[in-house]
Amino acid sequence: MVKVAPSILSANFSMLGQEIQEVEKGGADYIHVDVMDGHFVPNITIGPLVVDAIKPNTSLPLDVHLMIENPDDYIAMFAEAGASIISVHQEVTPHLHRTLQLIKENDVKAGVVINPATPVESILPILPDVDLILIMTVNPGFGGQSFIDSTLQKIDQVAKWRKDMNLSFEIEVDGGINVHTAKQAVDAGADVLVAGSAVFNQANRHKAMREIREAVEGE
Ligand SMILES: O=C(CO)[C@H](O)[C@H](O)COP(=O)(O)O
Ligand SMILES: [Fe+2]
Repeated sequence: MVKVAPSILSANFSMLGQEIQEVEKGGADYIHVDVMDGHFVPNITIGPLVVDAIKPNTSLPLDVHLMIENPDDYIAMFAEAGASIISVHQEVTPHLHRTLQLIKENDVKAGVVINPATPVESILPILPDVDLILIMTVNPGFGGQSFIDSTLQKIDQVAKWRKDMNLSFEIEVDGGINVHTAKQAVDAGADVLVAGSAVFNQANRHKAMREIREAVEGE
């Protein structure tokens, strides 16, 4: 079963609790939380305080995507605030094994993210150590961008490695996901679909999520 993870980046920040409850009622599997520091990416969003504030509003896992430099310095804070999964970017994490270990020591599932221009081979050595691989299908920093088609090959490659190595981590995709690109990503091997604008920019969020699920039905 493919999972849908609405990204609150496109939600109404003045009523985040209600926005999250609405997508939970509509069948969301994870709540995707985009943390941006204005250094690694050219945008600033939210920190542990907001994660802590939204935690009581949902029983769904909080899937925290850290787009920040020096992630090791903040992992304990996000874990304490209620993150269920913490994913760090390969591009800013020189000691990935150590960082993944740190995430797990905080009793949180550990993920690694790669940008569209990052070679997929760079994550091969750490595949046995992750709970999730997040393949960025846009350049991180903003919602509402267009899906980059060349990322499909990377999804396919990671899915092949997972099978060959008999591993069970999830393959998540993030950026530009809509009814068309969701199907392409799932066909390539994705099993968690992050969707921001395709859910929160629609008047009927339940219908938007249903349509994404229908597009990948039977996968
Ligand atoms: O990590 C992200 C951006 O860096 C977001 O999760 C992503 O862009 C979601 O937005 P959309 O579905 O509108 O592309
Ligand atoms: Fe994200």
